[in-house]
Amino acid sequence: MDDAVSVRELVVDRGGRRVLHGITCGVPRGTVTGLLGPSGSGKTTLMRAVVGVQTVGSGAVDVLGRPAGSADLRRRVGYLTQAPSVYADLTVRENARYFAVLQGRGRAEADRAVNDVGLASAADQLVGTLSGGQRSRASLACALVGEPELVVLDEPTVGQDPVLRADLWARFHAMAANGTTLLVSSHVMDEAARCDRLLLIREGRLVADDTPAAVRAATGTDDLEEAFLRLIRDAEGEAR
Ligand SMILES: Nc1ncnc2c1ncn2[C@@H]1O[C@H](COP(=O)(O)OP(=O)(O)OP(=O)(O)O)[C@@H](O)[C@H]1O
Repeated sequence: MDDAVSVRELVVDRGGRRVLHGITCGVPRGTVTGLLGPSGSGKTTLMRAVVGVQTVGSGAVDVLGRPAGSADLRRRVGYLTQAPSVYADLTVRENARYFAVLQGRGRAEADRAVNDVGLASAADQLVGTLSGGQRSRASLACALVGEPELVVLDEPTVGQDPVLRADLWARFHAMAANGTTLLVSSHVMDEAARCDRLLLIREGRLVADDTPAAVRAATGTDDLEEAFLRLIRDAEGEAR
């Protein structure tokens, strides 16, 4: 399958400590690929390397056929960081319109992005007065407004209620069906089942790169949380 993201032997040190230990993986085009792992396992660091803002020790990351961070990828890659990156003193709509202009888009696209994240009724509210979950969705609207080919989302569903979470995952799959590639991190294992493919990471090492069905089959359990634990035990057994 054609990969939108190709990571080879990626090594990253942060704060004098190795946090990614030679990761090799791919993100196929037009899929929702989940990046799952415990807190501190290296998910954000890997995403930062994909969007080209992380200094890497060695290895290579190619994105849409170009080295990660290339100037011409700027409008082709959308990135949602964990901390909402929107202006508190602008309304949701004003934020979306501002980011739309930066991406060469117009008002219609901005309003659509706001609707798509379920914020139509709060469109004219100042971001500074939103709840945490709403603010995070406002930030998501701004990451999606340019309709990038690759969307990298760091824990986009944290703080959302179950109905909104389901809506957002449906939205991600609709985008993938239109050819967008999505790399979505989560440390909630029940979200793993919603992904087309899974990258399971632990302590900076890849534990699995497969479909949820293949992960279940390989570990002999339908429960992806239990499957993850079994993969970790197997990996630790091999390391001994
Ligand atoms: N700026 C930094 N300086 C030093 N170490 C860092 C820095 N940022 C992250 N780290 C360390 O790198 C490791 C991986 O962090 P990372 O943020 O990639 O994990 P994560 O899987 O995204 O975690 P979470 O799910 O909690 O967001 C952690 O041990 C973390 O303490």
